Amino acid sequence: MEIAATSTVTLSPPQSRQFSHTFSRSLRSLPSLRFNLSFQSTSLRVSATSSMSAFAAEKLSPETFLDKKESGILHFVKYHGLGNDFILVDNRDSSEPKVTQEQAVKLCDRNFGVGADGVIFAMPGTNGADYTMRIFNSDGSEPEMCGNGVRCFARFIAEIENLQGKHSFTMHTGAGLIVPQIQDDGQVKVDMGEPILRAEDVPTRLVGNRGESVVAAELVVDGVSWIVTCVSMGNPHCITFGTKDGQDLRVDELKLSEIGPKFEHHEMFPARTNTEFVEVLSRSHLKMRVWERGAGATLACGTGACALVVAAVLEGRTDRKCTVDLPGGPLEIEWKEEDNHIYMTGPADLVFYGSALL
Ligand SMILES: N[C@@H](CCC[C@H](N)C(=O)O)C(=O)O
Repeated sequence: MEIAATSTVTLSPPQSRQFSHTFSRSLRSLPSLRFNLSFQSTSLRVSATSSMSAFAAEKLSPETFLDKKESGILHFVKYHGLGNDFILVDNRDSSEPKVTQEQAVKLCDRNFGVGADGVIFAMPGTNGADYTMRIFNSDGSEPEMCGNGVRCFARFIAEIENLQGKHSFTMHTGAGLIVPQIQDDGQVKVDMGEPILRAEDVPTRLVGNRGESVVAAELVVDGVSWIVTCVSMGNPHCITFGTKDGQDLRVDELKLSEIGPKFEHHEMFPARTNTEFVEVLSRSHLKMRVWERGAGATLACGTGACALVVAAVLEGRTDRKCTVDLPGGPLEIEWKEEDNHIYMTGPADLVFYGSALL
């Protein structure tokens, strides 16, 4: 391993922890994935007196590392939306993702890779949209949609297209057309479209109990009867406020890593599912923890926050406009009666620029 670095980096917690974690990981030799990081992040207030590069290469000098450029180096930018973090790839010149699903798994690994909940590709627009977004989860599977990812995508486009101020564009996703708008304060407001409630389309094998929708229905998981509502935001969500015995959830007490996978792989969900465990704080304030399909426990899930407000309204628990507290911070969600669309507003932040030799 060879390191060429002369730099001064000033960070304040908690970003400093994340930075040093990522940087120290970058120094390790990796069997089939090596990366070089050059940091220039205003959101982290990194000040470098000279450029920094770390070569995590077994026998490569900086020159040979750079020679490898031709054989496949990936430049990326890491973003996060409330701690739900993604590797963003500029894929505007091709409709084929520059990273395979297997490579995405390695890149997302928090010990042997860059570390992320997913890899997102900014691709040429299709169906009349300005851009297309595709995403691979950290397990390599490809979901239809990602709410926090859309906000990160919008900020990434603004960065690489050098857009300033308020901007709106259209994105084609597996969930159809999505419209993010960057606000003057840097937050991103996203028209997430309409929720899908028909059981078969979510998809769930649970039988519709309110028309064709599954609302406050019983689902037995590991011998316990949970009350669930099923909503798709393009991707499937199972939302629960508690068990049949009437006990409301206290999400902080939940053993998420034990129960989460049992929902994800339940036979009632043929495409697996994301699951949101929700506590109602008031008619306009909810608190949730999420177990994501293909990514496990994450700090935030945008589509999940939208889906749980729909579930809360359908179950008569809240009004249509709510603040949702996620482990990584709050999102503002509104399910508008006029157009049946859901609007999500929240932050997206640049973490660092990096390069990976695939
Ligand atoms: N974190 C995302 C959802 C990402 C996709 C999800 N894991 C799935 O497989 O459906 C969000 O913010 O919506």
